[in-house]
Amino acid sequence: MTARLVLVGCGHMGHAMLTGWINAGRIAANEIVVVEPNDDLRDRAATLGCAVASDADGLPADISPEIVVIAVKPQVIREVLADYARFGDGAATFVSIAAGSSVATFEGLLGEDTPVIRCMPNIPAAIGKGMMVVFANDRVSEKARDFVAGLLSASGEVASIGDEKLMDAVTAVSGSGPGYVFHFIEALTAAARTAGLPAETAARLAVQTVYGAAVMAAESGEEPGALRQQVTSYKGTTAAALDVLMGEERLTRLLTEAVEAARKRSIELGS
Ligand SMILES: NC(=O)C1=CN([C@@H]2O[C@H](COP(=O)(O)OP(=O)(O)OC[C@H]3O[C@@H](n4cnc5c(N)ncnc54)[C@H](OP(=O)(O)O)[C@@H]3O)[C@@H](O)[C@H]2O)C=CC1
Ligand SMILES: O=C(O)[C@@H]1CCC=N1
Repeated sequence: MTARLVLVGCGHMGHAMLTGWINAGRIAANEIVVVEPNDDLRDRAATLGCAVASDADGLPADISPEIVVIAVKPQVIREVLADYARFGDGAATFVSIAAGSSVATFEGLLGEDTPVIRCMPNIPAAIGKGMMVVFANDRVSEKARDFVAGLLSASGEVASIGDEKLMDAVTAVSGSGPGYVFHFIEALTAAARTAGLPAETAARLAVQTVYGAAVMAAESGEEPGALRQQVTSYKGTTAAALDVLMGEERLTRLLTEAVEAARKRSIELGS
């Protein structure tokens, strides 16, 4: 089978997306070559049925992929791209999921005729519930765009954005966001323990509450504020707690500060 796609980096996010593509049947495993230096992670990709290599030198000499997905840390992008320059200037479409790294960085290192799709996914992609936001340069063909859109939609929802500068905000909200929600679950679990619940019950109540509320917010068609009001009885328990969270817009201000810190870090990573 001809290799259509090279995945460079198969850590947390690369593997999450890879499994989504294969499980949804959007591409056959034997059409993918995974380049990953870590032995265990490379073996994990091989178990899915992909061809694997530990570095770019291990790729077949005659390989001509349609898509090269870059899923390494932003800190190593420049040195990694040097190894894939032969696929630049239009030979393949590059898809980057790296935080901060701009399309211009790719064009600068691979040639300005290189089709580049910048994508910010998030980790629920591993279970098909991700949020993927894309920005593409005008070199990307309709065929490549459709192929990539098909791959990404296997991992969850896909949205596109017209202003690349907003990718830093996207990264700070949906890219990093699952980390904030996981921490919220940890914090609610800790609070439940303090309130006297046994550890297992505390953890179960926290996860199921976030899960149920998130599904309801996504599927009920009602605004989160309206749903909040349905929970909040007049002078009841929820009102007492929300006075703490919403008084002086405490939680909103905290999240605004957190998102801004992530956005600034995304800009730093890209410079
Ligand atoms: N984790 C997440 O939730 C999200 C991550 N991202 C982005 O995804 C990218 C990857 O992040 P994440 O998966 O968390 O990181 P990981 O460290 O888990 O995965 C990156 C993998 O790339 C490997 N690698 C390093 N150099 C090379 C190379 N030259 N060729 C091939 N593979 C190489 C690393 O190996 P080694 O460790 O041995 O160096 C590592 O296994 C980042 O750019 C990040 O910004 C975007 C959205 C969400
Ligand atoms: O923490 C990070 O930098 C990456 C990008 C978004 C989520 N994880």
